[in-house]
Amino acid sequence: MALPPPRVLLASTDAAARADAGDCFRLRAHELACLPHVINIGVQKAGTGELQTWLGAHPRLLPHGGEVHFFDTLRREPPCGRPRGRAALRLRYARFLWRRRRLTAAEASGKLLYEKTPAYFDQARPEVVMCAVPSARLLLMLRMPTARAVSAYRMCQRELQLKWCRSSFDAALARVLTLSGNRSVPSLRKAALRREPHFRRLLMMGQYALHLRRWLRVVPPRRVGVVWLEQFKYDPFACLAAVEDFLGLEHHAYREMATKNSAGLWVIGKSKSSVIRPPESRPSASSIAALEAFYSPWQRRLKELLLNYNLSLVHTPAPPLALNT
Ligand SMILES: Nc1ncnc2c1ncn2[C@@H]1O[C@H](COP(=O)(O)OS(=O)(=O)O)[C@@H](OP(=O)(O)O)[C@H]1O
Repeated sequence: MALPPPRVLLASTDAAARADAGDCFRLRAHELACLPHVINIGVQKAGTGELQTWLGAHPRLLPHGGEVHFFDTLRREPPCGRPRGRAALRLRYARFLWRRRRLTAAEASGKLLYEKTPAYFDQARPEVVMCAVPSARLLLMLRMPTARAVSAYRMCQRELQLKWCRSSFDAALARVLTLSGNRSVPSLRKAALRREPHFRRLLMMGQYALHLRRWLRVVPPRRVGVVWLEQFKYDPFACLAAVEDFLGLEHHAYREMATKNSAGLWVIGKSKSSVIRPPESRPSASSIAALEAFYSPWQRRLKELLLNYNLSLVHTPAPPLALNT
């Protein structure tokens, strides 16, 4: 089914107070700034960049490109209880999204507008996102939390080279994770974590159920769709078809344009995953086991949420929720 042309509203408080996902504001003669229909809210290192590349090849989808970081960097809570507050937030968001490249009516017409910021999952306030775009659909890409944590730490070491990720993953983990008393599940050392806020965030991001619950308090579950990187790796075509169904898009001929790169991964055009990286040190088996034990209660809770709210877009292969402990 073709999307109707977007509603083009005046960039005024009255109009913006009525705006919703997919609506556009007229800024100058032919320039528009639009609110997205879809937001990919996370998570980091779960393939959101790759998914955006694939979706960007769909003729009916217009990705913003890059990462937007609007909701995770808002300094003050917008006054969403009031129409003026809602209007101001919507105008600000649309302008911020398209600040480098304004849209024309022809570009936006018939397109599903898409933005992705994986930091939203744990850093944005769902109430504020829903205040800006009440009927938006949210895509969530997950990855086994231990693999995600290791990948995020490696990216910090390789690309960002920040102070907080200088030590080995094993050493960093040993500083903050403890097996105390007669507990079988390791817990986080609060005092150590206070000194390591970045590593704390990296670890807590994998407590997916904790964050997902916050979103489900304000977003109707039918508007949330979850896909896993492990499923994407196994069969990107099935994942894309499931995402297209969720977004109401017709199936695009991805098989005709995808190629396999030297790492054996299906890609569209250039992919970061095609860059050959030097071998990286692996965390020890005991660190992996400790992390898996740490995440296992959260994976159990996540499994319940996914089932109870029917959030999984892909069922074959099943979401990788196996509990090792
Ligand atoms: N085509 C394809 N197929 C399967 N898997 C792929 C593909 N492209 C990227 N990847 C994997 O995605 C991981 C990076 O995820 P993100 O794009 O979300 O990373 S980022 O947060 O934007 O940096 C990254 O994980 P790591 O290798 O652990 O870094 C990639 O292996």
